[in-house]
Amino acid sequence: MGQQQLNVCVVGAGYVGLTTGVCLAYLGHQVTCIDKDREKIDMLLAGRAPIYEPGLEDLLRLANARLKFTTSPEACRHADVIILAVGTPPTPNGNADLSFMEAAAAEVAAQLTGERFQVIVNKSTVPVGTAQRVNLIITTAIASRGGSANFAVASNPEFLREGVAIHDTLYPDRIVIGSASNEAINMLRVMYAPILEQTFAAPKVCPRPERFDLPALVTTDVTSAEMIKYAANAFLAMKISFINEIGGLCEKVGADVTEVARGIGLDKRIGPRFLQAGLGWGGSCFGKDTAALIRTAQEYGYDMPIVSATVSVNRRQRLRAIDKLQETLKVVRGRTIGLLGLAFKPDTDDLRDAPALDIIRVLLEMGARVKVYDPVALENFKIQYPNLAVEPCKNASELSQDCDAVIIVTEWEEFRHLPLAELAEKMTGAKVLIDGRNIIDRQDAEKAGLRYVGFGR
Ligand SMILES: NC(=O)C1=CN([C@@H]2O[C@H](COP(=O)(O)OP(=O)(O)OC[C@H]3O[C@@H](n4cnc5c(N)ncnc54)[C@H](O)[C@@H]3O)[C@@H](O)[C@H]2O)C=CC1
Ligand SMILES: O=C(O)[C@H]1O[C@H](OP(=O)(O)OP(=O)(O)OC[C@H]2O[C@@H](n3ccc(=O)[nH]c3=O)[C@H](O)[C@@H]2O)[C@H](O)[C@@H](O)[C@@H]1O
Repeated sequence: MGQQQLNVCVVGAGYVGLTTGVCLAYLGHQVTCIDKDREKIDMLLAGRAPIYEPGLEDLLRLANARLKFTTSPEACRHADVIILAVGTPPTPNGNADLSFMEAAAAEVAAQLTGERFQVIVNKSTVPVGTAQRVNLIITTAIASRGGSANFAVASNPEFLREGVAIHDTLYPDRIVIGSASNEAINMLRVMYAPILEQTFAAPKVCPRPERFDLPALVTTDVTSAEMIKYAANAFLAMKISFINEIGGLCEKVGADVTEVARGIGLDKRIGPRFLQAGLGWGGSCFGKDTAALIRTAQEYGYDMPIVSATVSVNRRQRLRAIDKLQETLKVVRGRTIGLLGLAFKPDTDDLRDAPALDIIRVLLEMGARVKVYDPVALENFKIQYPNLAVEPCKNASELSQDCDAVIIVTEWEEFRHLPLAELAEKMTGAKVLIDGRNIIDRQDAEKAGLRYVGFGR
């Protein structure tokens, strides 16, 4: 490929670490993915991906010759670049829990020999100051064993979305690298060269988009890089909360929020993406990262009313599904309600902070009978939430049997093509279809005999 091949270790083989590792191997680097979870590593050694991410297993196969999987951090000893991609879950007060990050940094530090220059990259989403903290952990560990330090830390936040993670990794809008070390920045520039210059042959599982500009490389200081990640997620979450707030008013005045979103999104200053109104955002990051941003601001005695409102509008939005049930069914207790979709978004099996979970809990508290179906996340759901007394179904048709109302919670592609007449036939009472993602045509639903309720229209 004419590119310089680096030896890369990725610590943490989750949604981000595994995708990054597999893509970097596909691009020509020698990659070792390290995870402390034996089960994950065993699956990967057997050629299977421990998460549902379209295209990932195919790419795993394609890059197999340059990929290694292990539970031992020892491979870091010979790495040019060590990428930290461990989880940073929220603590109860909103702070990011950095214990995995700190433990990983210490494990890596134990492997650094000082014989070659090595770059330690923070890819996890971490509050400002974390790169410095990682630097301190490693420096202290090396000093305490009398070793010599020959490394630099860089912040390289990740912007991929689950479900399209490979696309976002191979064809990003930009790559952000924050570091005080030019040597580190140059090393990462080499690592990302195939992406920055798009010199690789696009894999069949993830073709290059027809219209695609070369990604921008943003090099900056570490603190700004750390802030860029939080600001990006807070802005995207705000965009969704904004359109949902507008949607609430659209319902009152008789406008259609999908038309409004189209009308404003064509203004290039606003842009059409992340303006889909509905049940609001979920997932492992928007909630966690807005909370961490507010928490950081609090530590400085600084108010962030826009970010706070983004969160509270989103909380209210999920419960709008319950309001709509009450408005249409009047009494919810004793009714049968079906949820189409459990994952926080389509094309993933991830249930972290999924709107479906809140809706299920409230419905059960209200005394409803709850049926659920998800094309991919059902198995995860059964394992992770064995105490939620819902009835799992095999498909939308089975789910609709005897339902007073069905709520579309996740915009899975197959829900865009629901057999509406069949659903109506099987449902009972008011036969309400609550379209939590605005993916069904009202007229089609009404023609099939359903009472259609959208969001913001
Ligand atoms: N999931 C997403 O779409 C995105 C996540 N992020 C950020 O990336 C980070 C990772 O997120 P995910 O990949 O979703 O997490 P994840 O929970 O899927 O994966 C983290 C992995 O790290 C492993 N791990 C923890 N400590 C370890 C250690 N000391 N040594 C080896 N392995 C260790 C865990 O076993 C787990 O497999 C988080 O900070 C998150 O905010 C950023 C962009 C996108
Ligand atoms: O830091 C992260 O973890 C990632 O968080 C989000 O990615 P992700 O959570 O995987 O998925 P999104 O596509 O952003 O969707 C998030 C939620 O917003 C909802 N959403 C999205 C778009 C929209 O217009 N309306 C809307 O309600 C989705 O249904 C989903 O629940 C960001 O988009 C990524 O850039 C970022 O890297």
